[in-house]
Amino acid sequence: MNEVVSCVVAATANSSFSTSVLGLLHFLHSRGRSSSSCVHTPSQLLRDFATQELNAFLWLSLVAVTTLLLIKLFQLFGLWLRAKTIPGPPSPSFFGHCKLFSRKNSTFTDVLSESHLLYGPIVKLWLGPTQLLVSVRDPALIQEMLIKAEDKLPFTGKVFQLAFGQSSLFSPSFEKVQKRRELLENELNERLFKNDDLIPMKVADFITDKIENIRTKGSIDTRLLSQHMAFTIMGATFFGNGFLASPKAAMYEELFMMIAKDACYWASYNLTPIWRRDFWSYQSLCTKLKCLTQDILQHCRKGHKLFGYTDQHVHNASSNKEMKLEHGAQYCTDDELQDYYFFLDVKDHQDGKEEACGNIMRLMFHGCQTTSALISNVLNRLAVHREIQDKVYSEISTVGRNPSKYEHEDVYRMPLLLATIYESARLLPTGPMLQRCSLKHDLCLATGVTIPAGAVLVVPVELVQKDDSSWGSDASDFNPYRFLSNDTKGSGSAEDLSVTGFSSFVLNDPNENAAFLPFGSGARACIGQKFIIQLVASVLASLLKEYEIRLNSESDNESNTTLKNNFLEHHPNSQILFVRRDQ
Ligand code: HEM
Repeated sequence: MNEVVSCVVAATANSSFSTSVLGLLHFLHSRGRSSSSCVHTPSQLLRDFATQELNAFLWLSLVAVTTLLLIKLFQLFGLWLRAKTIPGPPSPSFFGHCKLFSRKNSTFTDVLSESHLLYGPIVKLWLGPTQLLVSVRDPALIQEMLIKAEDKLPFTGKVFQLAFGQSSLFSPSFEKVQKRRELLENELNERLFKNDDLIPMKVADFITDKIENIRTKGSIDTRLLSQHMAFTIMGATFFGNGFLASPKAAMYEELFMMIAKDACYWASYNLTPIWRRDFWSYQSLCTKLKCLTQDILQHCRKGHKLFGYTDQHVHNASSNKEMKLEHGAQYCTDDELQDYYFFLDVKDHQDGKEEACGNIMRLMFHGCQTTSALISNVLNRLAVHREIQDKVYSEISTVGRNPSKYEHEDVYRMPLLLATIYESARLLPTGPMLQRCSLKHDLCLATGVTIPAGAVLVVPVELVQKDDSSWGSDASDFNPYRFLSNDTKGSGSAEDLSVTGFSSFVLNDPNENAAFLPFGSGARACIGQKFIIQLVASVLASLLKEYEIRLNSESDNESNTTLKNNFLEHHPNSQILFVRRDQ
């Protein structure tokens, strides 16, 4: 027997099964020695060996699972213990406060508002036995928390990933998004200060044409118009001015809106619902959208390369950065080509292309949703507050008579228009919550409160932005002047504006108030704030110069309630009329 053992050991020494074979041989060997008196058939020996191995495996698994469960249990106790120091209503059951959130006619914000009233600026609520939610309402604490908590909930990434694929932006982990954030921010800032960026003008012309076509038929639905305006702004931003003339733009918009409408619903499934037929239809729409995005990107790039080639042959490229073709289309040199690709550093790599596409689609999605909500909000406010609209108009026409050297700078001389946009965003933020979490570490706030790692942190933006203690007794009223202060150099009169071309008001930086959060704050704040405010203001200035916006008296200024990221949101939706000023 010993010879057989050494022989087989030598033969199997290099094989990947050597360990188990050795085990088997050791077993046979010991059996042979210990029970030389009993006769064992080889199959019996093998069966005994298999039983022993299985038992060992089962024991090991049991130990591993028990250890894992014990670790989880300790973590849970740790979470409960550390959460004890945070004030909040006592948990009514093992399942926490979930029932509160499913109360009829009460939104998430209502529940948080009640809890803050009773328990102070930091409140904890249990969303289940393992899910802790901490809401922060005090502006100073919010600022501290938003700087310290750099991660977002894994849920955020999922919503987008299912529809638009891989992207390095909007990932829950700050480490993963940091580099991309910086790149995008630089690109946007460069654009912002570029003197020859024609996007606002082109978009405004495009929108004016559209409005001219439909306004004669009657009133216009603000939600649809704003959606279209936002999509046009985003399309021109990411694909270039050529996008506006693209025959595929209309199809792209329709497909995009269809997917955007359902994205949150499908992402709300914990398990991808592959058993549902309509899920597959949704997935095929997403694939179509991805192909169309790549197609449009390709088309823009080809167009620019072609024009760049012509440029080299006809003119000196360095002296002719931008030209107009005979039929009015604009083309750019390679330098300017960069403007149309926010993710140029990855453009020639296959994965990079995928990622660039994912990033563009996600930014389009985010930008369209937020920008359309903001535009619709501002249009409604202007239609309702005609006296403010008149003052904004006189500001625009005065600046128009005395334009800046660079057109994009004109909006900075329209403080009332900018203040109107900020005030609209304050009263109706595009999302009711900001959310964060610290995935790895506990979060120690200056007040001594420690928020355990993994807890969901939320800021009820709507409550904070309408809080009397931060905004005064008229916190719920529409008052753009709260963002303005009187310019001491001017007399403050209306004539001052028309004579000097400068408003007697100065816009205060809205972000100086820690309770102003429509674009978030801290490490994960929106990087598109400055860029989009300038674009929206420029486009609105062009529209208001041509048209007076009136509320259609027959329309009932209905509020449109939508479910977004599991939160109910209210957006005003009304029918407005565009009346030409020269009529
Ligand atoms: C009216 C328009 C917009 C609004 C109201 C808005 C609002 C927001 C908000 C509230 C956040 C989350 C901030 C936080 O949690 O602290 C955010 C994130 C972000 N926004 Fe915007 N946004 C707008 C437009 C844009 C545009 C035009 C871009 C880019 C072109 C953009 C890029 C981003 C990015 C990349 C993030 C994610 C930051 C991160 O997770 O690290 N946003 N935005």
